[in-house]
Amino acid sequence: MYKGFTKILALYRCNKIQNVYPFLTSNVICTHRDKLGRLGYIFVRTKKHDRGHPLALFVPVPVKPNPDDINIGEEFTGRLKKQDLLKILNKFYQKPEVRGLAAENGLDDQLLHQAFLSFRRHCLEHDLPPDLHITISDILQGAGHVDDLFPYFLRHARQAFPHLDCLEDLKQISDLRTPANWYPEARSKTRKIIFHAGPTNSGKTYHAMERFLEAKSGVYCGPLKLLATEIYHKANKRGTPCDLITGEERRHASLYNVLLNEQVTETQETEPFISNEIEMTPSNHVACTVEMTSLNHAYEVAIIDEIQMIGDRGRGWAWTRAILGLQAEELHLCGEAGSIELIEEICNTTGEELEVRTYKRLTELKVEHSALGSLDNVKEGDCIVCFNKNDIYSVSRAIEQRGREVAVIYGSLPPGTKLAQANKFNDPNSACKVMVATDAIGLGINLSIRRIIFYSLVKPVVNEDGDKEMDVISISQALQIAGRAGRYGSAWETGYVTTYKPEDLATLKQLLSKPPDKVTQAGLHPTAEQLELYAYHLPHATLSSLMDIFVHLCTVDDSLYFMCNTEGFKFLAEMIQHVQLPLRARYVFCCAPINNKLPFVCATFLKMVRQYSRNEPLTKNWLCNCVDWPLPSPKTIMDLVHLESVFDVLELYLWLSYRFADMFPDVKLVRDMETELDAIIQQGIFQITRLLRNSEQVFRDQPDEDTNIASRRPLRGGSHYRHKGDDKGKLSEMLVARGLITPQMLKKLQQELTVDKKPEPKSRNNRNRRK
Ligand SMILES: Nc1ncnc2c1ncn2[C@@H]1O[C@H](COP(=O)(O)OP(=O)(O)OP(=O)(O)O)[C@@H](O)[C@H]1O
Ligand SMILES: [Mg+2]
Repeated sequence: MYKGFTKILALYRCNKIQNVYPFLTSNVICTHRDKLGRLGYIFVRTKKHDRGHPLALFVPVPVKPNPDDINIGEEFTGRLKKQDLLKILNKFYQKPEVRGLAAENGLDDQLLHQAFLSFRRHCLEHDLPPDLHITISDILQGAGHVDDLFPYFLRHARQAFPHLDCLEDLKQISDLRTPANWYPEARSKTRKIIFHAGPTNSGKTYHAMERFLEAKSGVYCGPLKLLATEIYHKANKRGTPCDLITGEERRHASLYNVLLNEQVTETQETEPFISNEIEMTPSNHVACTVEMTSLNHAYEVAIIDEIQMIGDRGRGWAWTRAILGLQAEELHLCGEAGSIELIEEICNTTGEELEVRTYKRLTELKVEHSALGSLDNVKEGDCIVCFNKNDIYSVSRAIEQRGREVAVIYGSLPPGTKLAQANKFNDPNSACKVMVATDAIGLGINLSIRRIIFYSLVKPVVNEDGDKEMDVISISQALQIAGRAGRYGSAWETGYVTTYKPEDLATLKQLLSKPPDKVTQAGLHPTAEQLELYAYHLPHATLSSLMDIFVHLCTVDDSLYFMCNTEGFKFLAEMIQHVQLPLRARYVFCCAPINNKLPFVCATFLKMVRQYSRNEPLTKNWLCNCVDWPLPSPKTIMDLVHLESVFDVLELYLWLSYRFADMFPDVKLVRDMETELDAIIQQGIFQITRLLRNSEQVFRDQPDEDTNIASRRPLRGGSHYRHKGDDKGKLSEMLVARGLITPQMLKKLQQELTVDKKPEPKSRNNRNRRK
């Protein structure tokens, strides 16, 4: 051993490459990585079964041989026989001391095994570094001990698993045990926290609102845009100027008042951005969606509505962030009593007291003794709740066939359309007395509904692994939706609830007879800063992998918190991984609220990211080109679905414009496009029956087509191309209808075919071919 060391020292002194002997420096191996730039991280996406073992996330990085190592060791100590080498390496691996030392250095059995295989392969396949060569020679000659291999092995292991150098740092960054400490401004205040607990329709939001309205400043945070819009209208009507902030929209109270003075209708009030001359002075009161809550402003009163959503697997983090971080003198939480205990415990961690005020339902809610059975039995004030769009379409069509006008609300409709439909239904003078809706109306919203009819009781839910499965709705969901019937102050003094199918009624009765599920944990989500620190330590990891590793290494106090589902984030991260972007921008893009089931939206999102990465501004012209603007009125349901996707794209543009203002310059113009499209969609919804009729006609023409309207791929460019009558054959029509080719592709194909048919002068053809 001593002999070997002197030789190495001699080499070191005679100025051979210092990196070959990193163990001679005080900073052992970690500098090695940077100077040679050899290390990279390769991470695979976790499979669900890997989640129990975080380190299964790490796969070894191939360690390249150092070109300077060639034959140097051999020159000093002679050639090593492979057999001897193998014997020594295997002996090394079998020593229990090695296992112990490895564990001390962060290598569990699984990593140790992988690292050893990599080390052995490296030793057998490449020229050994001189220091290792000499050490092995020493061991073979009895001048060294097999344990002496450990520093070399560890050096290799750290190259193969670079996280070993920074595991402690990573764990520290993702230590999420005390999220209350992330918000020092809020912690510097002692906030008065009031929990308004009670069943639906008991005046929880109303009482919190009263306090909000009389305060000098306030913020309302709600789960839905529609609900934030309701509060925005209520506050402004009551004379408290209030702005509206959702992910895509900043609507100022000054605009509301201007529009009010111009005596416009409430429907038109949803389009205030047409006027952009007015000076935008932020009001002291704001209504926003909870994700948009600003933690930088101090308010006298803050309301966090539907606080039980803190336990939502996807969005719960936004409620946690709001409750821990809002700078308010008074914090009003409204929601189900099932989350009181959790909130109490969270308040213990912030050292604040919780006052609980309980409320009783203001009107009676009766479960009917029989199911609806048939749509013939639909009455004035009924709202049929469906959990998928196909049911929405078929139910609304069937009701209109019975001569009743229907209002339709579902999640992907533009806000203006939703509001117009809600107003049409609420208006006592309107002929529309029946509503068909999804659970987009389920939380907090006040509509003039007499009876809720559950068309079905199963809905797709995201389970803990992030997979979607069909399940019976939760007690809380059943109570929330049923609670829309017989709202206090509406035309109906008593609310009723039933199911469409007789066989569902018993289940519904059971669901409604129980108290809402207890919420025991609050959601958390990594912040941009935390992921940035991760990226600093693991510079070659993809953002999706960083998120995976973060989720697996993080420490969460699971008596209070859980890590929210990150599948949506990772989906986008993987989609844009190949596009060059700074990490912060990449993170923001991955937070975009996108329905990843919509291929058109995803494809346009990717185009936006590419354009951004090229540093080319995303102008209105560019966007119009992407979405084939202008768009005609829908003729079929597929057209409508496509228009909704285009609306999502415009929303996405606006959402991004608030994060990357320089690159998305045409906010006002895109807003105008949105307003125009909202009106087109609104018209489509008003004529939904006609669209359904037309769609059925298309289906009849394509008998082998899937009859599920909503599951059909939305057609880019819409079906209007099919109605032009310029398509020659049925095959082309069918290909477009099935979304296999776009109308643009078809047009090009037709042009190409026409060109091919035309006999061209020989010389020109040749010229073309040369090109
Ligand atoms: N004391 C009151 N005076 C006048 N109107 C009231 C009063 N309390 C409640 N309301 C009205 O009753 C309706 C239901 O009240 P609110 O929305 O506050 O119920 P909630 O308990 O928050 O219901 P949910 O759980 O569904 O959100 C609202 O239209 C509200 O304005
Ligand atoms: Mg409420």
